[in-house]
Amino acid sequence: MVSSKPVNIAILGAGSIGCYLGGCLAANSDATTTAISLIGRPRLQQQLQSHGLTVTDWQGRHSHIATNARHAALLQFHTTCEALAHADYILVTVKSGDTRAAGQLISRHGHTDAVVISFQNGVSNGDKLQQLLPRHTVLRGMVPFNVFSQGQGVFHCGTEGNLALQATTVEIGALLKRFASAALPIMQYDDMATVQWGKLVVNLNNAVNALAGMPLRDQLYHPVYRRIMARTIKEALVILTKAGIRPARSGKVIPALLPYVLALPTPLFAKVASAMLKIDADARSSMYEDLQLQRTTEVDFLNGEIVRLAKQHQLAAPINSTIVTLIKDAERQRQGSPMIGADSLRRLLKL
Ligand SMILES: NC(=O)C1=CN([C@@H]2O[C@H](COP(=O)(O)OP(=O)(O)OC[C@H]3O[C@@H](n4cnc5c(N)ncnc54)[C@H](OP(=O)(O)O)[C@@H]3O)[C@@H](O)[C@H]2O)C=CC1
Ligand SMILES: CC(C)(CO)C(=O)C(=O)O
Repeated sequence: MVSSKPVNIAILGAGSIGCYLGGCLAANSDATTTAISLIGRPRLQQQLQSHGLTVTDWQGRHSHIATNARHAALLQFHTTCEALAHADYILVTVKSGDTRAAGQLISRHGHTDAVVISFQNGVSNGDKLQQLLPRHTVLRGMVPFNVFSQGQGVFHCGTEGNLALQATTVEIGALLKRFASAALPIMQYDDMATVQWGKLVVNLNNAVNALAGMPLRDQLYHPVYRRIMARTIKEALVILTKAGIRPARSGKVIPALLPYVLALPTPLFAKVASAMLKIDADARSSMYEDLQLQRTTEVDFLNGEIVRLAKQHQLAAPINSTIVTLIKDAERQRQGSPMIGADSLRRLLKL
């Protein structure tokens, strides 16, 4: 990489996470050092052309990047993938169901020197990308925080946490520096798989939140939804233990303790939770957003992963399995969140 040339970062899948990361990087860089290509759909392109890109967070971050000709060298939005050819780093931020297509596009357009980073939920996307891209360095990443698209080009990060990335001997200093300058520090982990399993355990609640159809904080402070979340996670932890997988903490949330924390009475839970995780009043899970936008969710890659692992080990996962079925029903109905009340959901899950 020639140091006088701007570092070229392509973000494949410009949605909530992609636009947020791209916006934070662009707001803290300039065109002499950095070129960012957001690759996404015409719907988002139109939004950004009309309103620019605004990134905000729970700590008061508020940056606006105009997407006009003056900023074109720093940040561009593309609806096709030719820009991948110039990328030094390709951040993959599509939903898990689109990973195969994303890998094929990188294979067709991307340079093999480009370092590919999966910033996706689930535990299988990195492997899938590496299989499709045998000549590339593919690194597994993890995004701990929630980003919600608020419309008019505004992307809001509503919870805390540091990005995680598989440790590597490949030179990625230029990328780490830009993320650090954008107040998005990246922690590197030798055993990224256990970090991803830890995040998957937390993400088991995405489906509960999408079925409930309410902000994450309201759902967490509701004792019955919290009990449902605790039982869903507990079932998964038993299966992970039998499979020899120890989900790691990445930040203040310790996966193995979650069922106990969630089982606390609400006033005590509120105290522990506020020390553990800062969360905005209006943050919602990405799966809720998928149902609202009538898209296929990632349930197969989250709760479905637990069901698959249970089968492999001749175990049962009735709670996670029913959750998968309920989400698939909601996907088919295409009417957004089914907004299942806490007691009804408890009965449906036979809890
Ligand atoms: N949102 C969140 O708070 C968090 C999300 N994550 C994870 O990050 C990943 C991304 O999630 P999120 O940002 O919410 O997802 P989004 O759906 O908001 O963004 C992905 C975007 O990529 C587009 N896309 C898909 N394939 C292509 C392609 N081939 N070319 C161009 N654009 C494409 C999608 O379009 P289309 O509309 O057609 O699908 C969509 O607009 C997921 O794995 C998610 O689980 C992790 C932590 C938090
Ligand atoms: C909400 C959060 C941060 C954790 O469940 C998430 O990962 C998502 O919405 O996909």
